[in-house]
Amino acid sequence: MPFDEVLRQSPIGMAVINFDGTYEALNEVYCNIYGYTKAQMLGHCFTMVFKPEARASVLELHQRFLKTGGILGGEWEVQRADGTVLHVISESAQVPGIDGTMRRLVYVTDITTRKKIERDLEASHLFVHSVLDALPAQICVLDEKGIILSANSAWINFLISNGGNPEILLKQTSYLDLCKPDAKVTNKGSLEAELFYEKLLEVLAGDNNYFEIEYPSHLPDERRWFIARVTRIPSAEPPRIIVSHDNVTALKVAQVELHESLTFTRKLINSMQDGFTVLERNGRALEVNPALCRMTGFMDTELLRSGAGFPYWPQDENDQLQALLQRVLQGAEGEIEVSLIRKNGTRFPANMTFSCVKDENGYPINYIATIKDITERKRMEDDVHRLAFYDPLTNLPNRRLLHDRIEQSIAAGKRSGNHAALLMIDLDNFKPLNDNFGHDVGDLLLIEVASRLRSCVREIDTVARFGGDEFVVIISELQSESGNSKNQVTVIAEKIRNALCTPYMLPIQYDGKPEYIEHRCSASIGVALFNSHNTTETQVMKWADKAMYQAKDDGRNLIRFYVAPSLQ
Ligand SMILES: Nc1nc2c(ncn2[C@@H]2O[C@H](COP(=O)(O)OP(=O)(O)OP(=O)(O)O)[C@@H](O)[C@H]2O)c(=O)[nH]1
Repeated sequence: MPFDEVLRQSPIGMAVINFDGTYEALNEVYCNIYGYTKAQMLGHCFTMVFKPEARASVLELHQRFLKTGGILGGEWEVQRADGTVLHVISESAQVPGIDGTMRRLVYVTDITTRKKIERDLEASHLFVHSVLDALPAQICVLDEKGIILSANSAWINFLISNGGNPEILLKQTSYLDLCKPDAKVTNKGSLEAELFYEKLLEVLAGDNNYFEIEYPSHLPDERRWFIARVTRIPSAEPPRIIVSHDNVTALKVAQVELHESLTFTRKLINSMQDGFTVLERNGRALEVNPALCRMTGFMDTELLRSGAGFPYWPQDENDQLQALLQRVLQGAEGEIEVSLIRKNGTRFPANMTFSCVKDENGYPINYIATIKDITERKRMEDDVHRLAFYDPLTNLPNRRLLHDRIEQSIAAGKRSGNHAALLMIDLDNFKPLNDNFGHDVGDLLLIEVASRLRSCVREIDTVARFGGDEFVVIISELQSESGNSKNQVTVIAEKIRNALCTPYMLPIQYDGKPEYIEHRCSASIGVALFNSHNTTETQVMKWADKAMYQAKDDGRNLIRFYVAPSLQ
């Protein structure tokens, strides 16, 4: 085939260039690569497709090639007619011209697209590597045999910090050699190391695509934990295995600290004397302590049952509980004294304190309640109250409470306009009983007198022990008219006098044996009838006392009235 025809039909760009560099012949493909017409190229120097600064050197290469032979080819960065840059690959051969001098036949292929792909690929590799290098996890990529193909900076640094040599990356090193249970770089000899090795073999063999394992890797002066994750990328051809190690020491330490703190908190809660519970807003208890179970009689499983809420709270006071919880949700501290109900139905007084736990956004999520059994405190309060206001022998109100009751009676009279009466009652000849049979027997008589006095009056009336063998009775709500009220009191006073005259059977010990003595006694009763006008407590007491002494003076076992001057 004539040379011109070869040029014409060639699928690759071809040109013939003489010694001084001018194109002697070229084909269409060649012209198209550079974006010129044949006419624009023929007779011109081939350096026209190079950047100006490269032209002299490429001409020199061309001429040296024609003079001395050798190889002239490779990849070039050149310019199209429109100034755009393109990459070509060329090969050259010497061919003789008609005049016998040598020409250069050059074959050119446009590789711009391939170059771009190569560049993009390189950029993508670089990107992937820089991402991997930026990750704190230690990552390396293995082939199916376990050979380390690449590793990120964290992995290399870890290798170095554990005494390894990063050059192993260049030496087709098998990861299996590094992580053998007895290898230096791993947590040598540990159970986790053996497990890791076994599992890695499975992934390399394609029997498993993923596993992760947490393992300790302590240094002499530092405790460390890692998580190893091994992933086989099945879509990769040939398959690749990614091994990553994450230092999870901080997390682990936090977990350990959290666990210790929770254990401590639980111990604290469990050792509390007071009941303690944490509830969700829907009423489900999340925590209850043994003290709460002890005081309520419910088992923890019963209290923790979904929706159980506060089963020891009295049903009829549920509204109060709901209102309290509502206040607590709004940020108030809620404290309440309530009579709680044990599982067996019995009650006990408790002091409950409520507060609520909020999440990081300030939204209330849980209630916390502490429950204090205040039975003992209440009993002590009652005792203190009793000691302060009641006579310990007869359980009757003492002088202090009597004082209040007289005040109340005067106030009630002011409101109603009714009369009231104060009876001062002193036993006659009490002393001889004490003297003959002892104080204990005298006490028995006083107790019996108290009981008889109580049985003579209504609930609303007061019977008090004034001291020694002296008692006071306040009769309230008599009629407003003084004559009528005097009649009413007379009946009651008479009833009292009779009751106290009735013989007493007092148990005594005689020669170590229980016996009874019959004792007869009487009482002198002074009555002060009063209404609210110009009356004070002291006055009323004085009047009754006076009347009582009158009764004594008149011979005992008598009732005498003191009529207030305002009523005379
Ligand atoms: N057993 C006993 N005796 C008491 C108690 N408090 C006071 N007494 C005694 O009660 C007696 C009261 O004395 P008086 O009221 O003067 O004696 P009385 O024999 O009743 O004489 P008249 O009142 O004049 O009839 C005294 O002997 C006190 O020691 C007590 O709590 N228990």
